[in-house]
Amino acid sequence: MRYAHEVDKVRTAERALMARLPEGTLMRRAAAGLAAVCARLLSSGREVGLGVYGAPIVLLVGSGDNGGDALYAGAGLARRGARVTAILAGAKTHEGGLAALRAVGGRAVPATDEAGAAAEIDRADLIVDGMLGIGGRGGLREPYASLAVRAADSGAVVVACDLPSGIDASTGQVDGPAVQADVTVTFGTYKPGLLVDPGARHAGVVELVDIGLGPYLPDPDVCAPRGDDVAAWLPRPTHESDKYRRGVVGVLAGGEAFTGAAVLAVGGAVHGGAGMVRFASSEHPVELVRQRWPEAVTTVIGDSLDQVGRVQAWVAGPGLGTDERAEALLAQVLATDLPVLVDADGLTILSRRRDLLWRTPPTLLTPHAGELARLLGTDAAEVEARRLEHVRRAAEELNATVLLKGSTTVIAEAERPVRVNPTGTPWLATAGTGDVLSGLTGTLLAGGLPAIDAAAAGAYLHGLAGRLSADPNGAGAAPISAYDVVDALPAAFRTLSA
Ligand SMILES: NC(=O)C1=CN([C@@H]2O[C@H](COP(=O)(O)OP(=O)(O)OC[C@H]3O[C@@H](n4cnc5c(N)ncnc54)[C@H](O)[C@@H]3O)[C@@H](O)[C@H]2O)[C@@H](O)CC1
Ligand SMILES: [K+]
Repeated sequence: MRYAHEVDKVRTAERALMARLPEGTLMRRAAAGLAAVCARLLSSGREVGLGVYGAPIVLLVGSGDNGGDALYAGAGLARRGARVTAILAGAKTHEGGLAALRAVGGRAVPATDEAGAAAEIDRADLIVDGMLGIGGRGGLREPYASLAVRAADSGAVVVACDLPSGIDASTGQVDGPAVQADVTVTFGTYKPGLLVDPGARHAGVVELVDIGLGPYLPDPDVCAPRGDDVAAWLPRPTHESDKYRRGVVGVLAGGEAFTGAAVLAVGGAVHGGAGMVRFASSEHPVELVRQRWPEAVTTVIGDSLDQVGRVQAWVAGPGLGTDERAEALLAQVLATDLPVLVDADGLTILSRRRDLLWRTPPTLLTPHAGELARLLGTDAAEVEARRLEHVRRAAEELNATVLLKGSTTVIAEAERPVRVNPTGTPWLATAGTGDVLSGLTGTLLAGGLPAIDAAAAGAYLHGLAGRLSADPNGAGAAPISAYDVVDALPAAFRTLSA
């Protein structure tokens, strides 16, 4: 698990640690870690290949301690023979850091010398972004904004110090231009903005440098599971397993108007490892599901689920429609004492029937930004801009575990750290993939996983299956269909048992 803390918690922990250490120790630790990553990138061949000696390096230096880190790291690289130039962009500059850089032959150019600064940036092999760290607030002011754009256009490897300047450390919000990093070297703990889009898209590969903060940090605000976490949550069939022990999932999906969603949701459930899938719908979708998934047990229903048989969790909503009958069926599912995942049309019904959510057993909602906006009475652009805030609010107000789909999928449950999904690909943004996710995740609920683990594991496997189907051998990506994602689920599971 990668753990992330918001700015106020990082600052409190840093103060506690700093009180026990000689002055400047933390900055030296941070700078040493940053310099080591830069040296590795310069020497790795794949990135730049010329080594540290003689390499032209530019430091973009702001007025705070983030600039101090960059200057001390630059001094370390200059000591190893790099040609280091600091572009001083703040109203003031960290004095100790600047003196250290100058003492080993590094140069400094004021950002007000625009032509000089631009020429240095264009010549650089590697640029260290030390403009803003956790002290950054709001959009980048000048000259930072222009420097961020110039760095992005330069072709140099860009390494962000602590976080890319222009992204909000605690939320990942980006307001205007921001540094686009190839690598971010972050100190002490991850920051939520490095894991959640749009910030995460600016961070590149994130490397954590241990500065000794661990014992002083409280519980994380956000965490991102890794493959081994997901593997540990997944139920594994044993010799004693039968279909009931592995989990029977009920899927209430599809109607006369929409049939594809039902076929895809059942596909996600079948390949998600269900002991048995019970599919309940009207005649036409039942016929199609039977043809494509003969292993599913189907029931043609009218207004009641009484004939469906025993299940251990329900998936309700994909293609279900939003009329009175759909509402009555959803109400029956939510009146059971079983875990229920609600998606798609089910969510539309809930936005006018929030009372259905006042239940005790686990409820998992899987909206995209538009659906969540409707549930919360706001608009989708607001949700997209502040995903963490909205998913947390939804979990609290709706009495449910909430998985917000999107470029980074985030999952919230009251009083727990938000889980951020690290897998996925932009190619997954295609019709029907959400139905696959709900079938898969509902199956994990039926297998006995707590809602938050089912959601995190479902999102992880779904994102991985998307990647594997879009780019199966790393030779380049191609468009995928939702069916491809269903087909790639076994391969995604296999990566976890390797
Ligand atoms: N506190 C500590 O113990 C440690 C801090 N470290 C570094 O210190 C950083 C935090 O340093 P600071 O608190 O000095 O903060 P920053 O260096 O992030 O920046 C603060 C300065 O930026 C200005 N600023 C804020 N938003 C701006 C915007 N949108 N456009 C232009 N200017 C803006 C502020 O007026 C302030 O002068 C961390 O990110 C990390 O890099 C590390 O050295 C590790 C130890
Ligand atoms: K930075």
